[in-house]
Amino acid sequence: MSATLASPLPHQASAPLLVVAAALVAGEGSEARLLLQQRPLGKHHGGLWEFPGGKVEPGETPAAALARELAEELGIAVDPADLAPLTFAVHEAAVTGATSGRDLVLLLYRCAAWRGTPVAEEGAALQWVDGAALRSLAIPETMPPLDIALCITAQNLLGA
Ligand SMILES: Nc1nc2c([nH]c(=O)n2[C@H]2C[C@H](O)[C@@H](COP(=O)(O)OP(=O)(O)OP(=O)(O)O)O2)c(=O)[nH]1
Repeated sequence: MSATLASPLPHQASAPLLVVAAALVAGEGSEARLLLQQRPLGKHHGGLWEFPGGKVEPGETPAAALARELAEELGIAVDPADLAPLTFAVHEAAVTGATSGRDLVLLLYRCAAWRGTPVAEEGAALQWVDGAALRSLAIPETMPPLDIALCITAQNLLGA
């Protein structure tokens, strides 16, 4: 006998958009810094500072997608095995009234090993931030909402 189950996601037909991002950490202790990238003007959240990354494409693992995005956006080579899951944030379209109507899950990985020097390959600006700078940027005027949520945990990678 079969039963008809109610959809667990009644407000949307498609699966959540999966986005991956990296907390690239250089240095240790009070010298530790995280890399932030400014989204190009004209894009969604243009001009705001985010953890570098992007969308997972069909057939990719999240870690492989992140390694690809870091190569494309920053010109660095990262072994997916060096990406350690750190935290995640969820944007529920039904709650926030997002225009896309699609939920979004943003996975943050810690990355402390890469080859090459990060350079903004797509014309975006970069900055290395310490804990105080990260705290001051983690506001809606300067950072997209999910990245702000990720900062709560990312902060732990930096000195006080
Ligand atoms: N990082 C981040 N991305 C967000 C948030 N909210 C939200 O809708 N997004 C969207 C913007 C983008 O569509 C997507 C991130 O993927 P991406 O960085 O590859 O986006 P993009 O605009 O460069 O896309 P594309 O040109 O490659 O198609 O997630 C948020 O709070 N933080």
